[in-house]
Amino acid sequence: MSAVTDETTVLPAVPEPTALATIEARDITAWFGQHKVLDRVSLTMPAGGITALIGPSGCGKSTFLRILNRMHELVPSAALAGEVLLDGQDIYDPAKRLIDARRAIGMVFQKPNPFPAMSIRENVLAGLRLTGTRASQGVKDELVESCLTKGGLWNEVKDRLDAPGGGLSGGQQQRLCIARSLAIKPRVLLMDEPCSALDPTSTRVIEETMIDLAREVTIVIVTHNMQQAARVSTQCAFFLASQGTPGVIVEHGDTAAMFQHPRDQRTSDYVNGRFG
Ligand SMILES: Nc1ncnc2c1ncn2[C@@H]1O[C@H](COP(=O)(O)OP(=O)(O)OP(=O)(O)O)[C@@H](O)[C@H]1O
Repeated sequence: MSAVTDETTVLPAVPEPTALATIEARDITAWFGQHKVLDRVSLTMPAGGITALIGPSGCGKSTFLRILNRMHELVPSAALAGEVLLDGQDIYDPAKRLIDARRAIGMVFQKPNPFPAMSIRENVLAGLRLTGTRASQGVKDELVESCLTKGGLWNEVKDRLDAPGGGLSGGQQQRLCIARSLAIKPRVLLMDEPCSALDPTSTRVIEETMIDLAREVTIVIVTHNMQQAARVSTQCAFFLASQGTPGVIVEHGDTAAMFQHPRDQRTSDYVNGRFG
């Protein structure tokens, strides 16, 4: 049964299964002021896959990721050309609401950013309030458990859901952030170097979580860690911005093929650690 409220969005007790979504960037060019940082970048990130964006610092990976859920436009000097299609629908269509794009396409950042004074439970549910979603207590309880389970954190926190999120370890905080993202049922989860602030054990737990999550949400991850890209991703895109030129994708495709038989010498040099 659904909670009856005066809000437009009401969360049902039994979540409907959402179909996996493909996200496609077409001819994306991006600027900060006069500085063009991406030039006609196109990439299809298939439903149910984990796409890793790799490449040296400054080549536009994070900018590209932020374009995928309309965060680029938060920077006052930022401009953009091209299209981002979520299952064929342009998320930049002026008729579409920004909140719908952010809701469908969640983001986990490099540094875990739970609300430190809020409880673990409140952290998971925080996105509901932001998106105007109301739910009964029973639905919220189910949601907290299912999101923390999917985030790989339930067993560690189930007995202290009312403890502050800021009291968790860094790796646990990042998994709490993943659980928080999942609570609004995104169709795509963007992850910007989600393990770079974490130790190897926490990194491994998050990688396992990502692989499990890919069954229900399409994942795009920026990573500098080539072993991580090789371990978790199904496809890779190698970005490069050579000598002041805007970032482009040099090569993309199946991860195993990119690592074992790269077509471009620059990809080979990068994935084998010869630069970057
Ligand atoms: N808010 C901003 N204002 C101005 N320029 C920016 C801004 N954010 C990024 N840039 C510039 O855009 C270019 C691409 O940066 P971006 O952070 O997307 O690269 P990246 O490949 O993700 O780098 P890294 O791997 O170091 O995170 C860089 O030249 C950077 O200086």
